[in-house]
Amino acid sequence: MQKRARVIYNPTAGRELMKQKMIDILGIFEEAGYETSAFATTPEKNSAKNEAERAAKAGFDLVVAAGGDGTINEVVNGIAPLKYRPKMAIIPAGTTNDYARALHIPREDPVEAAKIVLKGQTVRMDIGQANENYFINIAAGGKIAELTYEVPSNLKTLFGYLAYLVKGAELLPRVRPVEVDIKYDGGEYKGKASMFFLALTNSVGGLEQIVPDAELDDGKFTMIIVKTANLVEMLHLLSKVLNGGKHVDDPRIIYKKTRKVKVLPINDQIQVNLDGEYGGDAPMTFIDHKRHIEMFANTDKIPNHAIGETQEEKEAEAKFLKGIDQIPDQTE
Ligand SMILES: Nc1ncnc2c1ncn2[C@@H]1O[C@H](COP(=O)(O)OP(=O)(O)OP(=O)(O)O)[C@@H](O)[C@H]1O
Repeated sequence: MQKRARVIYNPTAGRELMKQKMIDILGIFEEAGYETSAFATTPEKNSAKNEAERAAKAGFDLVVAAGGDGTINEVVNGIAPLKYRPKMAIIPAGTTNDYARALHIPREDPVEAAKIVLKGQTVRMDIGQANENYFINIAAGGKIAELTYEVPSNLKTLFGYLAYLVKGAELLPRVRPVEVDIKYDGGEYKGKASMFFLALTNSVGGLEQIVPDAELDDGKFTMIIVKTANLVEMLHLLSKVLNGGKHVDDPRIIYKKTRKVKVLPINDQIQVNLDGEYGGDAPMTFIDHKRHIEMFANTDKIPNHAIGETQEEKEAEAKFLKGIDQIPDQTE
């Protein structure tokens, strides 16, 4: 039977570039052997998510998320809870596109990004779950993470991630730590933290040095808890990051690989940001779903990626998920 692809695109993304190039993009998926149709998202929340879920349930072989981080995150949320999950491809538009960077997908031209499918290379990548929501790049909490909401979007478009850093430095004096209890595999941290984050890829805020050893498919988050909120110490930590990832052993942070994390607020409200958007408040349970979605990527540039899963790995995964509490039911 002919394979089918559904391209879910935000017609306003990338100054309407995505819309203008849609005919060429559809042609590329046809060339790759897919009978291809397109769905333009609407301004309503969950428009991309609902369509991705519908396409997966209708048995599409490939769902393509074409837009900014918000659109891509919604498509992941439409597919991730399902038992049958189509393959995914990403055509980035917008400003940060951290996961496009991690997958080595061209970020300037949507037609070039679509061409990744012609190579036929995929990676089975981990997906994070945070209570009932999913993310594919990063979950972050704490006052510093909250600052990213204050970056005006026109500034984001012009300067990309640099805007985050500039705005971050400007607002840093306002940062105070929150009291938190973070339980992770083999440990617990109870105390003050200015921020924590869980990364699935090594592309965080446009810097590869922050979590230099994060892998797309190892079944683990790379977790960082920043204990200090002192401005001078923070800048010192940042200089260690920029100096080749030397922050990893610094006593002012906790740097761990972990599969499951529980974040409990002690006195403060803690907002959690998922892939750059507000994703709810703690208490929150995070789970890494190992190799959960098969994603088109330029795997020539991704060392040691998983090509398939052995039966043994599948069984181990099923056993792990069975043993976890607080996971919403997987629907058909
Ligand atoms: N047809 C449409 N008309 C107007 N707005 C839309 C439409 N479709 C989606 N949107 C809005 O676009 C937003 C999602 O944008 P998306 O993440 O694709 O791009 P972006 O905001 O430019 O990217 P980034 O977040 O990376 O800067 C949502 O707020 C959604 O409501």
